[in-house]
Amino acid sequence: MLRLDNVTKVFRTGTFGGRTVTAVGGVSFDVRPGEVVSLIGESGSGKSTIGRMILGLTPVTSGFITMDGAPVRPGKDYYRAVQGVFQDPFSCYNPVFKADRVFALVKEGYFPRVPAAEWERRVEAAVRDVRLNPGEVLGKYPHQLSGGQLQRMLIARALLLDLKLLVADEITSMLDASTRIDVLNLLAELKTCGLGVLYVTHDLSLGTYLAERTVVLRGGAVVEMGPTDLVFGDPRHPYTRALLAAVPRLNAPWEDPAPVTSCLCHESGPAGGDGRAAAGRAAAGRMAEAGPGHLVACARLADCPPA
Ligand SMILES: Nc1ncnc2c1ncn2[C@@H]1O[C@H](COP(=O)(O)OP(=O)(O)OP(=O)(O)O)[C@@H](O)[C@H]1O
Repeated sequence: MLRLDNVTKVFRTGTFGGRTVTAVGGVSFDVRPGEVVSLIGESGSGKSTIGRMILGLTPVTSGFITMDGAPVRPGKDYYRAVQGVFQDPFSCYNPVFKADRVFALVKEGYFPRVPAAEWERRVEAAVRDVRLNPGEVLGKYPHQLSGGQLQRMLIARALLLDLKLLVADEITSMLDASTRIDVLNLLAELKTCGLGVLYVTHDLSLGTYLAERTVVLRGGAVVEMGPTDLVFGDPRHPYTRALLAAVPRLNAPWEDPAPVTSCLCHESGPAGGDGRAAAGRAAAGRMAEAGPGHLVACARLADCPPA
């Protein structure tokens, strides 16, 4: 469904645009229907830039992003199928208007000919789909609703379209713990209806909660990706191990991550290769295959040959 192929984004910075920042470098992954893929990385790793490129809000410098085989073309047809929900729900509402205006704007833009009564029925159904009570949220101003209610209304707005992919960028980071779980469970429910979700987060525990597959980003490049249980059950890259070790655990002392002693990308790494590396590397470009669909970038050990 959604495919990123060697996608790179270079920003020009500095007073006269004389300097550049490579926010994303050569990233490839896909999101299939009915699947949640979590995109995990620390601040500045390029997660939001990837989300914005998928949403057509930031142009790609090189590489390709396709949705069902067609390149991203920002416009009504594309946004019927691909929508984004972001971290701060309050910033998506105009405080002067009632919050349900977001639904009226969808009608104006996409369904102008749908009769008012039918539209009201659709809105109420979408609001119920996100487990809100229409009587409690419709007709209210943003300040009269909680962050969780506003966030769910934005998801309901997306559901009014013929949505195939939702880019959810840190959508739970401003919510309290119980509301966060509610929103995550909602995403888990939506994927059973065939919706693909790219779940962007810096929080490993949230990513692992609902994602079938995980992509770990560092400095704009993918260091490890694959089925979530393999990436986090058997992490092969030092960075993934460090991220995992940094997750606080109740009553457990912090421990250094287990060291990585061999690099799958380089058969002649310190502890030698495991024989699968060459075939895996050939199959996956610059990454080596550690297991079925589990790809790992160069571990950058002291004696790794330059990538
Ligand atoms: N418009 C821009 N112009 C110049 N540099 C940018 C621009 N947008 C992002 N960057 C840079 O690109 C890099 C990646 O930024 P991005 O916002 O994608 O990271 P992120 O992983 O989403 O971080 P966070 O979790 O803090 O939101 C950063 O170094 C950032 O400073």
